[in-house]
Amino acid sequence: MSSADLPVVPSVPGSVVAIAREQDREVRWLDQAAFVFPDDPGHELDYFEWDRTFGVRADDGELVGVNSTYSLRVVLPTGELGTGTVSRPMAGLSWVSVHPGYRRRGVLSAMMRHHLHEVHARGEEALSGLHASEASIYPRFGYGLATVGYAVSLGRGLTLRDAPAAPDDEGLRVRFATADVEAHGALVADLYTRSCARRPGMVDRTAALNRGRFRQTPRELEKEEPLRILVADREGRPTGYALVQRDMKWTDHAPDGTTRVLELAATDVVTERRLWQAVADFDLTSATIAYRVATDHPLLAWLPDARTIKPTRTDELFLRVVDLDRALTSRGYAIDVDVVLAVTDGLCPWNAGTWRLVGAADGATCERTNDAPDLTLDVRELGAALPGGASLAAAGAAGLVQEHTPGALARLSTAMRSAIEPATTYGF
Ligand SMILES: CC(=O)SCCNC(=O)CCNC(=O)[C@H](O)C(C)(C)COP(=O)(O)OP(=O)(O)OC[C@H]1O[C@@H](n2cnc3c(N)ncnc32)[C@H](O)[C@@H]1OP(=O)(O)O
Repeated sequence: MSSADLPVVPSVPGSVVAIAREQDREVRWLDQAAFVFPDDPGHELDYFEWDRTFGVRADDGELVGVNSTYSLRVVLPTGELGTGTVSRPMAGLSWVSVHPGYRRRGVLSAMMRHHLHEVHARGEEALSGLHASEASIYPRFGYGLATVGYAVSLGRGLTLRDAPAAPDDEGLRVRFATADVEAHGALVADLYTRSCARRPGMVDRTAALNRGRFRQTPRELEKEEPLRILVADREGRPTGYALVQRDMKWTDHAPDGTTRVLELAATDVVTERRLWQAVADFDLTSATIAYRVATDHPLLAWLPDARTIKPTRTDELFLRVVDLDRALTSRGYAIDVDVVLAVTDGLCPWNAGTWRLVGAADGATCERTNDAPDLTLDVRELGAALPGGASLAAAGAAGLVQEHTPGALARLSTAMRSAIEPATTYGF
């Protein structure tokens, strides 16, 4: 039986089917109905991978559920003491929508089971990742919260603490332009990918999604500023960029605009510092807001009083181990570890059971074993810990990991940690 033929749970009013590009109007209608937003004919789904788009059709043929998967990459820690990074394939689940008239009848559950079996059958990605609209939806399907971020609000103009290892660079120029996919698409794709390598948890995107970053429909352009870009370069060699949009308003006859930082990527810390100073210093603005800022981002260390930017914690990447052995061997470990794990997995039975993980800085092996387990835990905890932020020791302190061999939990927890906190600055 192929994964596409998997039976759906009995209560579901229909079955999981492939969705073709020609059915995009139905997909859009369903998405608008589920996510509550108006139709915008200019918004084309040209970044969809239609061979990875599935839905549930009710017995009368109506499309009552849809989801689409992107072929993404996620950055994981590796190397001695968790100081390196490695980029691995990740199935990025998105556009999950269920018809409001068919809620809570198992449509999502059927689609999730299909998605996980499909990714397993393809064998290309050992991981599935997503951003959740509501944080309580996906843990039941084995997803763990792997990265968190801060939403921040900066005042006009930044006074930053001196950073001897990130001095001002007179040779670094920052230029302002209207962002244009023809002029800047390749530059953004290249710099974004290079910036991803600087931090675990980062998600790299397809060429189509990179182009989508520049998309503004005619209807959107009637209401908002065209997307602008700041490009930093040294002697013509680009080292970073920021995509921004400003909203202008006047309060009591005084300018009171806001700059939104949609994406800021840099290949070195000097460029990063200069770009943050630039985005926070547009004329006629009084605030700059940014989302998905790493919880140990340099900004927090540079600002004399980080309290002023009102960091608000947001959940970002939920990660699901689809193939346990390939997932755990796709990264290196900060310290040597040799541990037997008893893993529970309600949806992917090929993961459940007892595994011996032997990890070192440059790689790992993970094989089935009959040895007695050192730790018992759910697959969800492993997904959360994989990019090196969520601490397994903390999960243990919360009663989510059972330790049978004293010291095994602390050792694995330390081995999985990254030297810096993971973050996911791109939402998909
Ligand atoms: C990756 C992404 O795209 S995130 C976007 C998700 N989509 C949205 O938020 C759009 C609006 N909402 C919807 O389309 C739907 O309500 C969905 C997709 C959230 C849920 O679809 P449904 O078909 O109703 O879910 P289903 O019936 O399979 O429910 C499975 C379980 O999840 C629970 N659940 C479903 N939605 C939610 C929710 N929003 N919050 C908490 N629990 C939920 C159900 O109660 C059920 O629990 P049970 O097994 O204990 O009974």
